Amino acid sequence: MTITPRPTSTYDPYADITVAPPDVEVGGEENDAGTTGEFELDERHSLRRVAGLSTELEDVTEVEYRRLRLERVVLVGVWSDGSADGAETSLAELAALTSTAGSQVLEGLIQRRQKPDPATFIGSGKVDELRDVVLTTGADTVVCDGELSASQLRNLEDRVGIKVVDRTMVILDIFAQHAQSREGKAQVELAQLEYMSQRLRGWGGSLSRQAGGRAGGAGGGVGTRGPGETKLETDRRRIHARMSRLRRDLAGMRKSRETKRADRRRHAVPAVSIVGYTNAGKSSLLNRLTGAGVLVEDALFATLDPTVRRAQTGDGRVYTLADTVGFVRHLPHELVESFRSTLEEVAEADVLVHVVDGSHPDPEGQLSAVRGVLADIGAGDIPEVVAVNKADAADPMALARLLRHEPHAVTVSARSGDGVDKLRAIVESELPHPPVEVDALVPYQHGELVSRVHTAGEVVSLTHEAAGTRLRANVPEDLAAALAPYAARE
Ligand SMILES: Nc1nc2c(ncn2[C@@H]2O[C@H](COP(=O)(O)OP(=O)(O)OP(=O)(O)O)[C@@H](O)[C@H]2O)c(=O)[nH]1
Ligand SMILES: [Mg+2]
Repeated sequence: MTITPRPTSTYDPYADITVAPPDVEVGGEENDAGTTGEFELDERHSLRRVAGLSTELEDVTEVEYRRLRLERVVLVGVWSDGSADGAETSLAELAALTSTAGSQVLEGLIQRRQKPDPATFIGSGKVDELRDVVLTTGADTVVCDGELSASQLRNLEDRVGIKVVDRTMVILDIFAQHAQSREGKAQVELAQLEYMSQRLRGWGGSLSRQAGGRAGGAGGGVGTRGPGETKLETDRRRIHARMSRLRRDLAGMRKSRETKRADRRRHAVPAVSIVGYTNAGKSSLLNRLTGAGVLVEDALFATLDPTVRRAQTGDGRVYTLADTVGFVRHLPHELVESFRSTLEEVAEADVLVHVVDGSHPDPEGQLSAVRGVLADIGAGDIPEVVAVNKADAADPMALARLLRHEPHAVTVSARSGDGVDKLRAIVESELPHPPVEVDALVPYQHGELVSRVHTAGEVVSLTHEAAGTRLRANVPEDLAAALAPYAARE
C-alpha cells in the first residue's frame, strides 16, 4: 500500500491559490465521466492518514494541529432527551463520521445527564473514567458528540491529557479532505478557520506545544512575528489574514458561478437537484438516471462538489440533474454559511428529488433533518419528489410505515434499478412547462429550429406540410422570438 500524506500536512496559509477551471459544466462532460469517478476514488483511497507525524508538528498553527491528527479516537456522547436508541444512533453516526475522516474508533461512551456539563461536557466523575479509557486504549483523540465551547474543550483537554475535538470539527475535517473544486476547498477552509478561530487555546498547559526555539524562524513569514508576540497572537493574525483572503476569493468565484447559472436560466433549461441525507444513495441514483459515472462510496460525504449532468426526457427535452452534498444532522452552521452559494443552486432548482435511505433505522428523522436545511436555504417551497431508496435492502414493514408517512413517495433501488423508470417519469412530469405557446410553420431549410423545439420545448403536435414543418409547442421565450417570423396563419 502506498501512503501519501494528506495535502493539509503541507498547508501553507500564504500559498497562492492556483486558478483551476470551474468544475460545474452543463453538458459536454459525459464522455469522461466514468473515468473521472474511478480516478477520484483511487486517489481518495490513497489519501489515508499517516501515523506518527508527531515530531513534525512544532511550527504548525493550532488549526493545523487539530486538522492533522485524529487517528485513534474515543467517542463520548451525552444523552439528555429522547430514547437511549436515539443516543446510540447518534453515536453510531459519529463513529461513521470519524471513520470517514480516517480515524480508528476504539471505544464509545454515553452518559445520561440532564444537559451537558457547562465546564467539561460530560460530568466530572465521568471525565476520570474517560481518562482511564484513554490510558488503557492508547487513544490520541477524544471526539465529543456535540458542539463544544472553547472552555469545555480546554477543560477536557487539560483533564484527559490528549486532544479533544467535537462533532463539528470532524464534519469540517471530512469536508476538508474531500472537497475537490477550488470553490469547495475555499469554502471548507473558511468554515474551518471560522469555527476554530473561536476555539484557539494557545499551546501550553498539559499539551505543551510551544513554538519553542523556532519562534521567529520558518513558517511565520517575514514580519509576522514581532518580539514578544505569543504563538497564539501570531496564529490569530495569520488565520484572520487567511480568512479575509478566502472571503475575497470566494466573492470572485461566486460571480462566475452566478454568470453560469444565469446563462442556464436564460436558455431556460429546467434544473432538477437530487438532495438527501448523506449516504442515502443520491450519487447512485444520479448514475442510474443518467448513466453518469459519479463517485459512489459507502462513506459519509462521498460527494462534496456538486456535479451537474445533462438529461433528456422521453420526448427529447433537455434538463439538468444535479448531485449535491449530503446533509447530516447538526450540519455545522459555519458550513451551511460557507456553502450557501453552492446550496443556492439547490434553492433555484425547479424540482427536488429527495432521496432517503429506506433501509436506515430512522428514515423519518433523516427526511425532517434534510427538510430543515432546505427551509433554511430557501428551498422549502420547491416541488419535491421523495424517492425511498435501497428498497432491495429495506425491511418491508419499515417501508410500508414510511410510505404511510410519505404517501407520494416512489420506492426505488438504485442498485437493482427497480422503480427508477417510474421515478424518472414523475420527475419529468414535474418539470415546469415552457411559458410561451407557439404555432409555427417552419420552412424545411430551418430544421435546426425544429430540433431546438424538441430539446428546449414541449411539442404538442407536429405535422409535415408542403411549406414546412407545422409545430404547435410550448417553448422558452428566446425560442419563441426565433420562431416569430414563421408564426402560422390559420
Ligand atoms: N442496497 C443498496 N445499496 C445502495 C443503493 N443505492 C446506493 N447504495 C449504497 O449506498 C452507499 C452510498 O451511496 P451513494 O450513492 O454514494 O450515496 P450518496 O447519497 O451520494 O452519499 P454522499 O455523497 O456520501 O452523501 C453506497 O455503498 C451504495 O452502493 C440501493 O438501492 N440499494
Ligand atoms: Mg454522493
